[in-house]
Amino acid sequence: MKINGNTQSIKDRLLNELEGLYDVKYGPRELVPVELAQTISRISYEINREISVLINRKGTVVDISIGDSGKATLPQMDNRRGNTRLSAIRCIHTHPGGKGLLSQVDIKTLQKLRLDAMIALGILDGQITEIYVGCLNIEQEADVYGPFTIGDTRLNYFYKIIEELDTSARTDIYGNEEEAEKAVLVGLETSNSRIEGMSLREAQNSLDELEELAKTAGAIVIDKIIQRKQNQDSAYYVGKGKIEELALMCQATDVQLLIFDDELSGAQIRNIEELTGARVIDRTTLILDIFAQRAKSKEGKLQVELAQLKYKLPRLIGLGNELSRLGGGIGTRGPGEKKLEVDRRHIRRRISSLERELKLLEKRRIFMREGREKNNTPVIALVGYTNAGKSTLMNRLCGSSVFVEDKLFATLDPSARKLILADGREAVLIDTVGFIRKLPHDLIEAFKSTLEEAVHADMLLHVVDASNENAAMQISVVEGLLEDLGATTKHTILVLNKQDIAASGGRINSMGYTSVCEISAVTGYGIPQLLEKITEGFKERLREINLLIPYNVGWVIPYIYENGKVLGQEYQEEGISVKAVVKVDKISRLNDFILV
Ligand SMILES: Nc1nc2c(ncn2[C@@H]2O[C@H](COP(=O)(O)OP(=O)(O)OP(=O)(O)O)[C@@H](O)[C@H]2O)c(=O)[nH]1
Ligand SMILES: [Mg+2]
Repeated sequence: MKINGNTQSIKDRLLNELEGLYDVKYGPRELVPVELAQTISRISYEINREISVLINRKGTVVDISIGDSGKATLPQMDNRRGNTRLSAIRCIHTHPGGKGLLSQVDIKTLQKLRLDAMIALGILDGQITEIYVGCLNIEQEADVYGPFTIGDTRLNYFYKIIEELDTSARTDIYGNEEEAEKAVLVGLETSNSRIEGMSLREAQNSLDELEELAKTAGAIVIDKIIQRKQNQDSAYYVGKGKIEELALMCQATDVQLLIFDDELSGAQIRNIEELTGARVIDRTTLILDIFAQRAKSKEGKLQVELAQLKYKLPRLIGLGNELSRLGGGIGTRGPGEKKLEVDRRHIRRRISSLERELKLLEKRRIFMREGREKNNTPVIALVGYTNAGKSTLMNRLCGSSVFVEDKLFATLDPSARKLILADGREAVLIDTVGFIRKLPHDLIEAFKSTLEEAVHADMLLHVVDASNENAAMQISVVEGLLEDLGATTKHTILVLNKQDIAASGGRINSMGYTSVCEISAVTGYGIPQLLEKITEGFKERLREINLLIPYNVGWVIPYIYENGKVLGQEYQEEGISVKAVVKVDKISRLNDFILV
């Protein structure tokens, strides 16, 4: 490694000292490593020239140059990151004149190299007097923050801004081109359950599921930790001591991602990140991220983006409290506040434009649904916990190819397929997004219009992974969500799937279901019986009709009682006017008397 730029007449001793900086590894979240800053400031003062150091996000120095920041060269410009994303490298450089404000050259370099940040150290007599930090904003302009003094902890919040900008250039946190991230999962067992041991099991199950989610998102889970605590800690979620323990663990195992099992507040995220130096995300962010990776249709993508923004907005404000104090002073609006305002306004604008677009798409869907209703095509919706096998069953029943994968949330978009019933009639089968415990509220809202397909269906197939030991819990989560959607009174068949790998002996309580059917969507076991039950179910389906029955036709009223119910009757001149509900397949005999 060598020192670039004009090194003429600089003593070897100083050059060697500078070269030594290449060998040190700095904390990934430490925007301005104190020792490094002091070293280059002292040498810069001694040689009376500017020194620029480039550091990557892993905390490794990648270039040291003598001369103004414009001389700094990115060693091998990393094109894999694409030209919309940041270079993942920041520049720290000295201003021997004593002023820390960024120069035009500094700002140009920031933009040209798309640096994470351009940091200027004002130096007087070899001491750092002030520090300014420039970061790009969404409009690709430089926002300048400061002045700071060396060691100011606020400097370590900048990676938030940097990350924010970087993620806005790509949709998922994990980026396919990057290696899988190592993560530690953290859960909490609050003692609100009276049954000893019960709450711990629950916390463990929930954490196991979080692990599945993390894997689905592409992370490698190094460890899972559960803390037992009376209540959630408002500042750190778990106890502060636990977080300190985690900080050590992160350092020892080089883990840079902590995933928490519940929704965290903006303040909690900030506190934990500050203490551990790792990036912190919560269950909701993780789920939203997976949804973002998987959404396929335009509507699905818009719905996920909307949910992400809505979740992000209040947490951005949490961070803003810290930032708006930056650069305070009489008559100055902190630049941090300004950037935050820009971001917030940008997000709000995007939210309303997304909402408008979604409204249009929803109208179109309602229109299509009305068409189906008019044709009297029966609609069957597949619902169930994620990974239950809904898409596989749809493929099996319709011979279509819906996206199937052994990952959570393979389906986000309701896809509709034609299904031929056992009696030859046609029906429409609709696949839906999988349900999950602690489904983020914003997501339920976002997907409500999609899930409403289930509410409008004539029949539900509640698919269950009978091989899963948590099947009973999964059933009740789905039932709870269906209740929220107002779809509990539907004719529902409980479909116990994966019989090929399920342990024998039923543990599943099927009370309250019209019918139950054991199948294997993979082997085809039980499928004819399921089709039969579906067809049966439709025969049982009732429809409301109005009739006018002449007085001389005697068989109609008893026939109605046999196949349905009379809701009301009125004696008129031409006959009896009857309002009734009758089984759909028994209606045709009554055609002569039906009023339209
Ligand atoms: N052994 C076995 N595996 C099955 C069966 N049905 C589905 N699977 C597997 O379970 C996994 C999930 O299946 P999907 O059909 O994608 O599940 P889903 O309910 O649509 O999941 P989401 O779309 O995520 O809600 C896949 O790996 C399937 O191959 C079955 O009857 N037996
Ligand atoms: Mg699916």
